[in-house]
Amino acid sequence: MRETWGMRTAYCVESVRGAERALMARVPEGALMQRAAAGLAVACGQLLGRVYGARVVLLVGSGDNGGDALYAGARLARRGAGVTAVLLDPGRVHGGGLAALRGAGGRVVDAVVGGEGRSGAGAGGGGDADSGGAGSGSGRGAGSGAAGFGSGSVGDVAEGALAVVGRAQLVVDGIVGIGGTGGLRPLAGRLVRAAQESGALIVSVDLPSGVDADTGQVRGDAVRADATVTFGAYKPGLLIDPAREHAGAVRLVDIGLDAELAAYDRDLEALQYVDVDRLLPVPTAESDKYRRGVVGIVAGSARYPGAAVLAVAGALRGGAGAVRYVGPAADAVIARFPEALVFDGPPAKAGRVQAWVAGPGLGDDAARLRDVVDAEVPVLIDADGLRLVDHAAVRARTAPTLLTPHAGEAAALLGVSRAEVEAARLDAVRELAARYGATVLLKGSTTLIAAPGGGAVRVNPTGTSWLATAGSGDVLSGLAGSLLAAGLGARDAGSVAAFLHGLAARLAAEGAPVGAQDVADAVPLAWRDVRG
Ligand SMILES: NC(=O)C1=CN([C@@H]2O[C@H](COP(=O)(O)OP(=O)(O)OC[C@H]3O[C@@H](n4cnc5c(N)ncnc54)[C@H](OP(=O)(O)O)[C@@H]3O)[C@@H](O)[C@H]2O)[C@@H](O)CC1
Ligand SMILES: [K+]
Repeated sequence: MRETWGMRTAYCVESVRGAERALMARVPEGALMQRAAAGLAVACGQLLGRVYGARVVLLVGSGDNGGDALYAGARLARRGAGVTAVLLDPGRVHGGGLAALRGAGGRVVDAVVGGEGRSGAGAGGGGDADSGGAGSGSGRGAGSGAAGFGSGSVGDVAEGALAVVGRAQLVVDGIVGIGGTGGLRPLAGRLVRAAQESGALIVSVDLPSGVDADTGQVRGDAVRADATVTFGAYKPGLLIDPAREHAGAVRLVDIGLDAELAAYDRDLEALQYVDVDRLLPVPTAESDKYRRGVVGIVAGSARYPGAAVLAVAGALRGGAGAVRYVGPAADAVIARFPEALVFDGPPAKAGRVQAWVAGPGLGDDAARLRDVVDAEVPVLIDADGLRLVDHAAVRARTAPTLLTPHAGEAAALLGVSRAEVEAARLDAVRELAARYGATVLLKGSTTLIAAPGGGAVRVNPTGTSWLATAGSGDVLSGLAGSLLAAGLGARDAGSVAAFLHGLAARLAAEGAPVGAQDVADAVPLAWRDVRG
């Protein structure tokens, strides 16, 4: 299915570069960079409100990312902004961009000591800089800036550069884009810290410098932007934490890459309202409760009866026609939800279901879990179920399986630390799906859903920190199980459930803390919001 659903998609750097090469062959040289710079300048103007007289500083690295910043800076300078480019690597700056900025009256300073004099701009005066030619590095001691940047020595950051950054209203981060590896290097780090401390608005070009475009990992210092203007396509790092948090508000500028990108596999996709609307199961005139699906819930224990109640609460809002609870917390479930069917025996004897959910608050009831894993209907396994489950039995299943670990549970399944999972969520969810032959929903600040056969990983756009509340995962598993029973595939059931769950939490919270029960109660509100 192509982009027809308003689905937000992200492509890895290799695909973006491939599409870019194909497009470049068809358009005049430099056209793509001009499109990028034009979109960037518009976004900067909107953030500033008033461009004329605004103090704008460009942090310019050695590649085309810096080129984008310079051309956008030239556009802002022509609209009356006072624009100063701080060159991190004066010997390797984008020549055309630098010439354009100078031609528009922009100023230039070098980021390292010794560069200020050469650039002739200093930090103070309003005059144009003229250091004698774009990217020539003329008359400099063997490009000490480049050496300083590349080698990681920072002792000699120019005070003038720090001073202009300190006085900026808007800092444009053109340090590095999709050509980057690792965190910010020390010189860039110093300047970015100064920008961060100055209180200026920070706009990142294409990506916040220092984050990993393909994985969302942040391996050192990275820019924290108020906004990121990205070109041609979202990159996975813009949608996945921890990198996503660095990006601020993300704006996509169309540079005409879509037709070329169609030849590439998407790496990520984020369902939007319209996508979820089309996936929600709706009863038809012929639907009775059995046709709408029965979801079985194996959850709760003497110690954790509440998990059963919350999973059932989620399941009742997920579109299944009936919820069958199997376990020792039947009294608690019935007291809260008289409409639930209850049974305190083995799941295999509980009657027909179209999907099972097993695990929330289950304690050590491995026998019931085994029954569920052996069933030939879709099965969702969560919480204690993930701890108890026989891995080989999961891999041997032929009906769809949906595993819903949080980072800690994912770490245990993978045999790595929780911190490793949190730092590299995309790798972790893909690896789990491949290893267990199951669809995996990795919960967290950016919930990800990966299918076992590979393909685009789904990222949930509605997540909210209000969901970090005890029992909210139980509600999610009931909700997703209910959608499975209603006939959705595992990837769709997981992504629709995550979408509704996050939206429900936002609607329930409205800025105040909420409990898991409130989230479950707000699922119908979320459902109506999507439908409306
Ligand atoms: N694709 C498209 O369609 C379009 C792309 N466009 C733009 O081009 C950008 C890509 O440009 P690019 O290829 O020149 O790479 P870019 O990101 O500027 O990095 C260059 C240099 O940075 C360095 N470096 C590496 N890591 C670093 C670090 N951690 N910290 C500091 N420096 C680091 C490294 O140099 P090194 O010192 O390692 O030799 C590397 O050579 C893209 O993001 C977008 O903005 C648009 O104009 C139009 C359409
Ligand atoms: K950048």
